[in-house]
Amino acid sequence: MGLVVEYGNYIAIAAVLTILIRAVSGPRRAIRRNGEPLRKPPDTLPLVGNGIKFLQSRWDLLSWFDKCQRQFGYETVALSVPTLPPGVLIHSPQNLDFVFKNEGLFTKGEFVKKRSWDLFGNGIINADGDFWKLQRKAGSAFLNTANLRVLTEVALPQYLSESVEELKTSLGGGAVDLQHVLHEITTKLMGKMAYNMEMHANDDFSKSFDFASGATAERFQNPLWPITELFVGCEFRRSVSIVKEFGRRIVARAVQDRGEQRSKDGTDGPLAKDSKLDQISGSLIQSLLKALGNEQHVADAALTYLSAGRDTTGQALTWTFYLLLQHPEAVSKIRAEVASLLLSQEQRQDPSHPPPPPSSPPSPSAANPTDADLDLTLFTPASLPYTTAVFYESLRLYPPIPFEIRQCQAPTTLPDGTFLPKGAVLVWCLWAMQRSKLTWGEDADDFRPERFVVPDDTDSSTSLGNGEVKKDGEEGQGKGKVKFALGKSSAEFPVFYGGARACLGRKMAEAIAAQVIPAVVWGFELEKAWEGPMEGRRSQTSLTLPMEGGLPVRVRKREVVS
Ligand code: HEM
Repeated sequence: MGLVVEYGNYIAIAAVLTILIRAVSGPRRAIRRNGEPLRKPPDTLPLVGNGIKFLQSRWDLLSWFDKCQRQFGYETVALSVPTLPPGVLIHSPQNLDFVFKNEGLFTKGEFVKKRSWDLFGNGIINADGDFWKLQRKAGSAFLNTANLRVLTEVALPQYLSESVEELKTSLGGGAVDLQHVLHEITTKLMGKMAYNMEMHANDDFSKSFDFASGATAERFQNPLWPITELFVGCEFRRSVSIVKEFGRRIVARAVQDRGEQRSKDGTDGPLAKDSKLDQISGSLIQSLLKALGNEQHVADAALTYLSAGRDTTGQALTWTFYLLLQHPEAVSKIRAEVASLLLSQEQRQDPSHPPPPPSSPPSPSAANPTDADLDLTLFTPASLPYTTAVFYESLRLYPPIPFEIRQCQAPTTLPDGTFLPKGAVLVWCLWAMQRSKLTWGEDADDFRPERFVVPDDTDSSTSLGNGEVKKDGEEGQGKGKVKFALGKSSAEFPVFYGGARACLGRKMAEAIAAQVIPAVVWGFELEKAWEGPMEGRRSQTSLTLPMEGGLPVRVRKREVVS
């Protein structure tokens, strides 16, 4: 992208193309609010509009979106990029709610599909209408309660323990890329559960997918991508072909599994296998095969699910640990919450063990981090509300899908009175909206997980956290049981999208976070292992939010608290 920016002649070409396209397409009904043109964002230029902004790195683009949000509040502003349909940048939850409730009106449209077609084809992210419904149904079957139980009770503890063992081998040694470790967990999980394939974060497919994702994301910022790719698209085309080949292998494997099953008992049901995990392995691809039939469509769908589930979750956890490196007080609270949970578990197993007085610290035995047989299945979003709040606060500040684009399928008027002609492009930036002081208050820029917990008056035995909560404006003064409370609508906090197309994997992501965060925080001390300031990490251009250069940390064994 940096190279592209230097090519001023692109801008000239873009300007000429704009004029030509306008001349060819004739007058259009303009975007208006109450008859007036919309205000323009900062740094809008004549002719090229916001085109140059979009040519910057995506990290800089996110900052620019944030600047717009700070300047305009909830106001909708005009976006213009040469060669592209007219557009708006929306900020208000009311407008976004309207979009979520009218998903047939605001679709990905040609604008998005054209750019992501090579990578995702007919996959769920690109699909509309009946084809989308079929894929969604197959995905819902895969993410059902029974499969999620196998995830939390069998698959995740197994893969997480493997990664914890790997971290132990690096104790006291050189830097470890924590992003890679986390990516490995989500890759193995999705590979096995969804496709019955053994997959790893550093295999050829994964690397090619990362590259193709970055190049696809650049298409959304560079209006001249079809020309640029003629010259520099070789690596992209090579990556896409590796990805597609892998998609075909996933499908071939699924067809083979199905054949084996049929010859065994004449059904398409799950193979009779020993472990719970084996029984559900490949259930996504089998559901897709049944629902879609066409093997190319199944391959597209499978690859899209992989990106949706694996990358988002691995990256969300990476940013969570990045924030925890900066907030040792949150680390202490997570440990206290885990200690409290383990202690209560001890008491449940041995009722003769007297409960400690309410304000006393957790017992040494429960707080012993060397405990090798830590039961990871105890760690759930319900049993660890503060930890879950930490995850959500990280998702707020670092949303794995940082902005969204939709295209208007018919002329319409948004709740704030903005008129949009057919074909208009609608953009919202989660990165910016989730930092809005209007929605989140004056401390919107601060990392404060406490915003997602409230006192738990129900005295439920499953809600055992003892994180400190704000009571009557006294931060950290009140101690007691808390429960997780999102407290925001999907339009205010759109990290998992909203309406009919809301994320299908939210529960899966929460369940993974509720085990991975405490397992790492409980057993290890992490410290930054990169040059430069603590706050210096940024994201590379991608469809999601990978950390550029990974998250290098040094790992030490956690000291025993007594
Ligand atoms: C922290 C983790 C995650 C975040 C932040 C997240 C966020 C999102 C967002 C914003 C969308 C809308 C994307 C769009 O259409 O442009 C989405 C859709 C989707 N997500 Fe997630 N997701 C996460 C994890 C997962 C997981 C673990 C899965 C499971 C495989 C999953 C499956 C899906 C699917 C299938 C869709 C498409 C839904 C549809 O179009 O009907 N996601 N997700």
